[in-house]
Amino acid sequence: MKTLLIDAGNTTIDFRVYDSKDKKIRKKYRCFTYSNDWKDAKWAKEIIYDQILFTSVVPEFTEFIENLNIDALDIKKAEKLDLDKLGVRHITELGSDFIANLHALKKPNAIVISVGTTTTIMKVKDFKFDGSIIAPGIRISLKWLIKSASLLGKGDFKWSEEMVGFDTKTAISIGAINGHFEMIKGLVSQIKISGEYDIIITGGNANLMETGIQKEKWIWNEQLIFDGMVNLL
Ligand SMILES: Nc1ncnc2c1ncn2[C@@H]1O[C@H](COP(=O)(O)OP(=O)(O)O)[C@@H](O)[C@H]1O
Ligand SMILES: CC(C)(COP(=O)(O)O)[C@@H](O)C(=O)NCCC(=O)O
Repeated sequence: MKTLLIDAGNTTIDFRVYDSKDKKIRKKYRCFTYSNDWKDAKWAKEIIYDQILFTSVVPEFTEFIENLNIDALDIKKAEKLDLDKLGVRHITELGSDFIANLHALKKPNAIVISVGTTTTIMKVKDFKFDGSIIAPGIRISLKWLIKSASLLGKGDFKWSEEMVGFDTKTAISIGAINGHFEMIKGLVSQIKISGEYDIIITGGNANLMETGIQKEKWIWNEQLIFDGMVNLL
């Protein structure tokens, strides 16, 4: 049985395929949410899938897929979804991405960090939602920094091993990338977790902070949201 899994986020829409035979999730196609690429709905016309499951935090995408009148299930309407078990009072309280990520967890206590358009930190206790933090994402911060200061230009900003920069590009790299990582670390330590907590990081911008993630020994799961979706099938 093949399932088309779709994760519609504010920056990208990511299509993957889950095959129940070998239980693997394979990458298929990813496009920018602001592009019109997904609107041709080519993916919806492929008949090789037995079902389509999606998670969306983009109302335009949700509306679009609903109007296609195809058999595509929103995880918010999945039969297996048990809000009491997740500690959520109402489905509107939490984004679909949080709900899918909650279903991906193997251990009861975790901090789930998602670095996409926004940077979200979710605390999970006994498999239940135990609060979250939402901050502007790395790319948003960088974009507005560059837009707001006339002399700053676009660049290939990346993780830096320097403490301070002696050129503008390095200085911005430290501020935007290393600084973002330090912000996450600070917020995680502010949560004051006691006992055993897995710290899991996911999202399209995690690769920018790979060095820090490895230093902290956080678990990096690039397909966390899809793992959660599969558990809702
Ligand atoms: N194939 C890809 N296409 C576009 N962006 C990608 C791709 N792979 C990684 N990215 C990165 O992912 C970031 C967006 O992260 P993502 O987790 O998709 O955010 P969201 O869930 O908010 O849409 C982009 O800024 C880009 O740097
Ligand atoms: C916090 C988010 C913007 C994160 O989205 P992302 O950065 O992954 O695109 C998303 O989970 C969201 O829109 N939450 C609010 C859901 C709601 O209030 O209905």
